Amino acid sequence: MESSVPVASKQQATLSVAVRVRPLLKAEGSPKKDIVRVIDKKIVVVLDPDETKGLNGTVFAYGATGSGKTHTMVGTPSDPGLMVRSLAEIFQQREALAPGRSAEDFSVVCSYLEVYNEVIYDLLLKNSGPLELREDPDQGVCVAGLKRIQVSSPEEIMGLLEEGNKRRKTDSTDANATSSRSHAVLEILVRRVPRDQYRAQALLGKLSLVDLAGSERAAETNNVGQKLRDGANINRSLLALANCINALGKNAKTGAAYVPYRNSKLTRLLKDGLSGNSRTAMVATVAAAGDQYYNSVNTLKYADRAKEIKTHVVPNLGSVERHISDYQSIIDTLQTEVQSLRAKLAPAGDASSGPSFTGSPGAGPHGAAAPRGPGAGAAQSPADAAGKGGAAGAGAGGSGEADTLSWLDALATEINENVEERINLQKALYELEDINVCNKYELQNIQEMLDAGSATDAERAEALERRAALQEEVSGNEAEAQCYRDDIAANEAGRREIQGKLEAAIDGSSNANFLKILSTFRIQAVRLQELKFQMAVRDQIISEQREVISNVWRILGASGLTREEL
Ligand SMILES: Nc1ncnc2c1ncn2[C@@H]1O[C@H](COP(=O)(O)OP(=O)(O)OP(=O)(O)O)[C@@H](O)[C@H]1O
Repeated sequence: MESSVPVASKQQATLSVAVRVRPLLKAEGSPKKDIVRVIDKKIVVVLDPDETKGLNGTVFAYGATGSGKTHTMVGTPSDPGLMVRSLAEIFQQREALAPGRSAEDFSVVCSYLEVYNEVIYDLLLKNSGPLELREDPDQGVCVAGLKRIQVSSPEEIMGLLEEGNKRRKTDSTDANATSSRSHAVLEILVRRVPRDQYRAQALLGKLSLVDLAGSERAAETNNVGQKLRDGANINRSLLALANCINALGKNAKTGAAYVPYRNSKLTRLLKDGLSGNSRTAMVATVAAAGDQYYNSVNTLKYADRAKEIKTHVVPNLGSVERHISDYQSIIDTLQTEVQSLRAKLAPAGDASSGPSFTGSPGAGPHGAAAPRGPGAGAAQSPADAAGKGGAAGAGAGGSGEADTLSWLDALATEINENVEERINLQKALYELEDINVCNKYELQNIQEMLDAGSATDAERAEALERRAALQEEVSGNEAEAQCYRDDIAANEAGRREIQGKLEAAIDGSSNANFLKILSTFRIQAVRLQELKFQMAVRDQIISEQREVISNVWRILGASGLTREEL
């Protein structure tokens, strides 16, 4: 039917759409959780209430001895500090976000450590020995063997803190009657599994609360002996922290300073909090007393520099996790297929209903147990055991299907062992290479100092001694690194062999599809693990390259050439 309105006179009009956001009502719970934001009166953003956690946070108190750091971070039972208040807030949020959820779905776990004279001790243990600091591709910097306690109330943590603080090294100095001689770090890990999500997508939040030891000038404290040595160590790690703050402050402005995290345990522990994936706050404490003039001004100067530092906060459920959840869903689908195939194979007595292999899993051609481990000792495939290709269709029936499954299980174990071994070898290699990058950087600095010719005889002698020790360490590390490289090559050869056996078994089988599905399932699971590792290594390499590049710029910059000439 023709329109009665001439086409030329038709007008197009878009629908006007308005959004009105109703504010929260009283009945909508306390604390209220407003998840809708209106930006520039144009954009409406609805925040996902399940993705508001999963970040890292660091709070550290920085200031001279006696200025109030412990008071701020730890406090007293009648006037609790940030450590207890933060936990109280976490438990309050837990009730608001996930009322009535089990500890498995929402857990709060704490650890409490101290760094004293460059050694880490567990404050939650009665007689803690020294603990080792490690860099884990998944978790970042972590302390091996540190006790972690699941807590369910702020009162519980106050008890733990009191207990831990009694173990903490304190002493009376002229500047403070109970001066902390160690740096204390309370780490709170919050893990939440969002509803209706894969468990792999748990949100992980980490809050590190740090009570630093007080910086002091020897002249002010009148310390001698052990106290003086403690003071020197405290000052050394605080100096390392101050140097990192300086370099990071410069980096934010010019992007060209080397950040010496490795110079102390404290800075290695705080690395993420200072520049990595963390929302960070520094509480600068200053005393009002007139004789603290120098200290107060100094603290405020560092606070001013720290303002420039930029961190890069991303939720701990990042892109790696997204990839991982994709793999997780592939694995889940494959698992369902595997289960339905297993169910079809269940009446194993019927020789005509399933794959027909002879030979038993893990047994050699003559029935002897095959040696374990990747490479020559790889699980004997059912096809191999009967002579390649001869197995297919030549069923002895009965246990054939079970043999196939057991053989695949044995092979899967070998693949996992092989991957795990390679990951460990590569981790060890990266660590050694990383240490040597730092050693070489230090050697370069020593050489520059020696070449400058301005050092005193004593300084020169000390530098020469350090240079010799570093050179020895560098060549020892290089030899060890070569051993790791050889082991990695052997591991890769073993992996190729396992892969070859798997492919040969699939080719020689009348049930190629069944085997393919099973092996794909195994391989996807292994890829998931490898992907995690590769992403962690990539991040590590990027950050190391950044350090190297900024070093190069610094050294070239010192040559006096302009940026264009460089
Ligand atoms: N804001 C404050 N209000 C009242 N008293 C405070 C405050 N801050 C600190 N104090 C008191 O000052 C004294 C020194 O404080 P605190 O022990 O916290 O200092 P600190 O910076 O941790 O020292 P150190 O580095 O030597 O361990 C304590 O007696 C503490 O109770």
